[in-house]
Amino acid sequence: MLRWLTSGESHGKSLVGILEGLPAGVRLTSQMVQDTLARRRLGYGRGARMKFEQDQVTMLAGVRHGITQGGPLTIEVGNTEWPKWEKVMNPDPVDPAELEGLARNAPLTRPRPGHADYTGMQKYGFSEARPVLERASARETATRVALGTAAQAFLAELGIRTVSHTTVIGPVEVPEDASVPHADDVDALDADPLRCFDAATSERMVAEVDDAHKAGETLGGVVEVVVDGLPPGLGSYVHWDRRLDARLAGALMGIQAIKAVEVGDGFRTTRRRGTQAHDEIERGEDGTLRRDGNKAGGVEGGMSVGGMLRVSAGMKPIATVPRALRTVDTASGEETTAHHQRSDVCAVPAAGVVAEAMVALVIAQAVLEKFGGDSVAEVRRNMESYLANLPVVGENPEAAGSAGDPLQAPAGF
Ligand SMILES: Cc1cc2nc3c(=O)[nH]c(=O)nc-3n(C[C@H](O)[C@H](O)[C@H](O)COP(=O)(O)O)c2cc1C
Ligand SMILES: C=C(O[C@@H]1CC(C(=O)O)=C[C@@H](OP(=O)(O)O)[C@H]1O)C(=O)O
Repeated sequence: MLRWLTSGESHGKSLVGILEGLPAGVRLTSQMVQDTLARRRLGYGRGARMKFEQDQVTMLAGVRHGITQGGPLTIEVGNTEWPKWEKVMNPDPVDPAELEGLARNAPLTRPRPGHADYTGMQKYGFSEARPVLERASARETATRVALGTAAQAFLAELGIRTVSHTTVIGPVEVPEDASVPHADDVDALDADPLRCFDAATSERMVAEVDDAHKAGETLGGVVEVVVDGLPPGLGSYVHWDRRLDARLAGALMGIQAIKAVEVGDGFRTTRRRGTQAHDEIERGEDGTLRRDGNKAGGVEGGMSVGGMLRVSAGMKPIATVPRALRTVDTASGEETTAHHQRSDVCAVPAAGVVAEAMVALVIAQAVLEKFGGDSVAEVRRNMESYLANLPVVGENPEAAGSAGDPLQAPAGF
């Protein structure tokens, strides 16, 4: 079972991620993790913090000479800004005199609507929001991206590749018939200011971010994650918590500010009639069965159909709005506006990189469940054997309708 945990605060010394259950033999280096983390900092509309703060990657365990060893992978993402926060965020008690007058230590008693501040204070019994926002902050997603790099490297060994792109920023969206990018397009996507695959739409998105920035506003949007090279049958229809779509939705909803998840054409499909809603099954030239489209997003009955998977995540506008929202000061009880120092205007492109990581982790988990194996070679062997023994269409038509022998590979479709 592949499982993962993250730890750390937004302005803490470092964040740590642990990935347990990754097979031995995955090629993974600190540079690969550093490169993916750099991708998470990209994107038009991110705040100043993304420029002056750096992620310092240290692989603490689980990898030797660039190859995973099968033990828990532990990655530390150090924060170069730590010296400025060392007193405010020190794990050990600090002499109150040293904290006196420090602006960074001022109690945050004007909770932001749309952020975790106020409910977090109620829930954990804090008199101000600092301890809440330190852990609620999406800075934590750096660890998910670090662990996701390992999951992506594992999947790449099996020919499964993941990429994400931005499809909506505020009211601007890519046309319905725009082409869908694949993993080979990642450099072009990362070079685009919004990580949008459609150049004309990207220009309109940039203008929208500029406009929002000028107006003291923030923006949300939608990212789509595309996975290529999947075998059929990851996940299962037999139980709700084994459904691949449910697991992907949970993982994507677990990203800060994600408020909607769509598998394939999702909501668009709900408005179609049945004959227009599904991917029909047809026989390819080589005799294998294939779908005539990908409206379902590559998941049916909670299982990967095989080939491409598409899943989208919708992000709400950033809660720390420069034109601050109404709130109540929890110290004085007076009506006021929410605290705001700086913030991203739009972090949708970064959320795409995080979504890619979460999807890769879930898919890697499903691959290991289906095929097992302690080394990449063993997982690959198991997967190849499964693929080579898939029932052959039309080879034994009289078997159709029979329950079959569960201990034998079924002979017919
Ligand atoms: C990549 C990324 C960057 C974010 N940057 C900010 C930000 O600068 N300011 C902010 O208020 N929220 C930001 N958020 C969203 C908050 O973390 C999130 O709204 C908050 O934790 C409350 O959780 P919820 O929106 O899921 O309810 C960001 C989210 C992501 C994924
Ligand atoms: C630090 C990151 O994102 C932060 C996520 C975040 C939030 O509230 O989620 C708020 C901002 O931080 P601050 O309020 O300190 O300016 C973002 O910069 C990061 O992604 O590495």
